[in-house]
Amino acid sequence: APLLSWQPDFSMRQVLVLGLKGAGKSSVLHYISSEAAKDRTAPTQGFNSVQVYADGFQIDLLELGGSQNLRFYWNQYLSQAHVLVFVVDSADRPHLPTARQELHWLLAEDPRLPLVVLANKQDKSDALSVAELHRELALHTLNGQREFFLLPTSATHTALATATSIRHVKSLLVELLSQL
Ligand SMILES: Nc1nc2c(ncn2[C@@H]2O[C@H](COP(=O)(O)OP(=O)(O)OP(=O)(O)O)[C@@H](O)[C@H]2O)c(=O)[nH]1
Ligand SMILES: [Mg+2]
Repeated sequence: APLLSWQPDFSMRQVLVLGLKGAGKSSVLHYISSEAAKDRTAPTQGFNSVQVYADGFQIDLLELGGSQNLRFYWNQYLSQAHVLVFVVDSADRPHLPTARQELHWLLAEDPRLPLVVLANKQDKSDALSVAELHRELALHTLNGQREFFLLPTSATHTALATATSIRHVKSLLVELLSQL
């Protein structure tokens, strides 16, 4: 029999991590994959991927950089994704309309892809609440076919021990992906 060099890996789960530049995608991924301290992240050129293992399967988290020239390519990665994580800087009011526009552009491409919106930077004093972000991002317009979660997060070292900890994000992803 011919040797097959390609085998589908059914134990692999893909999470696509998008959001405007500076929203905190790399920081969130860093804390999901290792709980060690990290003081700085550089803007992502192209993409950044991390792998975590949970409950017998591998989760591959793929971040695409959020600068305008890279956003053009975002939708090409949707078809491989099992979950879309969209990270928002909750304190960056001027860019919320752009974040809303980009998010809804992605959602229009795939009406069923489960969505996890992270209301990040909740540690900032001027951060919008989850309820305010729900409104600003027009999340009430989502259709009922899609599993949807909106979580407050803070991807800082000190926040790791608090209720807004991104640890909850990992548990949620494991739960969502284990249903597949
Ligand atoms: N205060 C605060 N700062 C954060 C938080 N998350 C990220 N940051 C900071 O925000 C800046 C941008 O974070 P990144 O994780 O690089 O953002 P990104 O979304 O990956 O950005 P690009 O790769 O350029 O698209 C960094 O200085 C982070 O330290 C947070 O929850 N709270
Ligand atoms: Mg990044």
